[in-house]
Amino acid sequence: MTTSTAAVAPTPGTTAAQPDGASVVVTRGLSKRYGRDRLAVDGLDLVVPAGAVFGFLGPNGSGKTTTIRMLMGLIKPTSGTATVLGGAMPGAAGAVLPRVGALIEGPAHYGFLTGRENLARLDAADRTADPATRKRRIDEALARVGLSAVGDRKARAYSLGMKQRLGIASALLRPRDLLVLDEPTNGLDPQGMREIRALIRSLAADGTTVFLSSHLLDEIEQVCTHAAIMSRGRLVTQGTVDELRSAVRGRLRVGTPDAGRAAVVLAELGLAHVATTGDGVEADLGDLAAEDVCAALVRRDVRVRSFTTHGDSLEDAFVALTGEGFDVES
Ligand SMILES: Nc1ncnc2c1ncn2[C@@H]1O[C@H](COP(=O)(O)OP(=O)(O)OP(=O)(O)O)[C@@H](O)[C@H]1O
Repeated sequence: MTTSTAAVAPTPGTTAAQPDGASVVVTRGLSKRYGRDRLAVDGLDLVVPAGAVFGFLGPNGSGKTTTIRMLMGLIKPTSGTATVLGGAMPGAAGAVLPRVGALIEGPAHYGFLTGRENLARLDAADRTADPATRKRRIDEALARVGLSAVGDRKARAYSLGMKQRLGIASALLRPRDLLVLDEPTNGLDPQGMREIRALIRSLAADGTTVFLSSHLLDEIEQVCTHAAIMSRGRLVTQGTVDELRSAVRGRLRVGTPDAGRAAVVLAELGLAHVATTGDGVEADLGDLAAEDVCAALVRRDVRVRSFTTHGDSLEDAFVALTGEGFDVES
C-alpha cells in the first residue's frame, strides 16, 4: 500500500535512516573505487524519504558527485546496491530515469538560442514526448522557474542564476518524482542563491522529492528537511536537519573571575567535561536548560561576566563527528 507523500519531513523524532515503502533512494554498502586505491565512496547506506528536501553535504572531494553518478546509473558501483524509486540501478535506469530530473555538472545550453528554443531542443530529443503538447510543456516549465518573461531572450544574455533556473526548467519538462541537483547554487551571487533556494522550496511544496548536493552548510540548513553528511567517501551521519543539529550537545562557556567555584557548581549539576579556562569555565550543557544553569551559578555567588552556548549548527555537528574542519580536501 502506498501513502500520499508529504512535502515536509516525517514526524519529528523519526529517523531517516530506516528505509520503508516511502523511501525514494536507498543504498546499501554502496562503494566506488577508482583505480587501485582511490576509494571515492566507501560503504554508503543512504535513505532518502519521499517528500524530503535531502541535503547531501560534504566538503569538496568527499564523494558526492561519484554517489550521484551511481544513483543516476552513469557509473557502476564497485560493490553495494543503489535503489532509486524502487528500481535497482543501473539496471533499472530505463524505467527509473524518466521519473527523475537531474542537473549534474551545471546547465549546458546554447547561448545563441533563446531559453524557449533550448527547452524545445531538449524536449524534441525526448522520444517519449508528444510534439503536439510541446509548447504547453515549455510554457509550464518556464513559468515554474520564473523565466516566462525572458523565455524569448537568448540564453547568453541570462545571468548565471537564470541559466541555472533554465537548467532546472529542462529537468522539469515532464513530471518528476525526484529532482537531483548537484551543487545548484555553485557560482551564484547571493541573490541568485536565494532565487534557487526559493525555487527548491516551492518544488518541494508541490510534492517533488529533491536531492541536493552542496558543500555549503548554511545552504543545507536553510533549505533542507533532511541531510546526510559525507567525509572522505564515508557517511558520517544522516537524519532530519533538526536531529543532526541536536546530535551535538551545546558546549557552554561561562566567563567569570570565579572559575573554580563555577566548575564545582557545574559538576554538581551533572554537566560533563567541565574545564576551567583562562577567563572562566566550559562544560557540555547536556539536556539542561541554559537559563537554569545560569540561575544556579548566580545563586552560588558565581559572578557571571558572559554566558554563551555553542554547538547547534550543522557545522558544529560535522566538526564534532569527524574531528575535522569542514574545509578538508581528501
Ligand atoms: N573519474 C575519476 N577517476 C579517479 N578519481 C576520481 C574520479 N572522479 C572522482 N575521483 C576522486 O574521488 C574522490 C571523490 O570525488 P567526488 O567528485 O565524488 O567528490 P565531491 O564530493 O563531489 O567533490 P566536488 O564537490 O569537488 O565535486 C575525489 O578524491 C576525486 O579526486
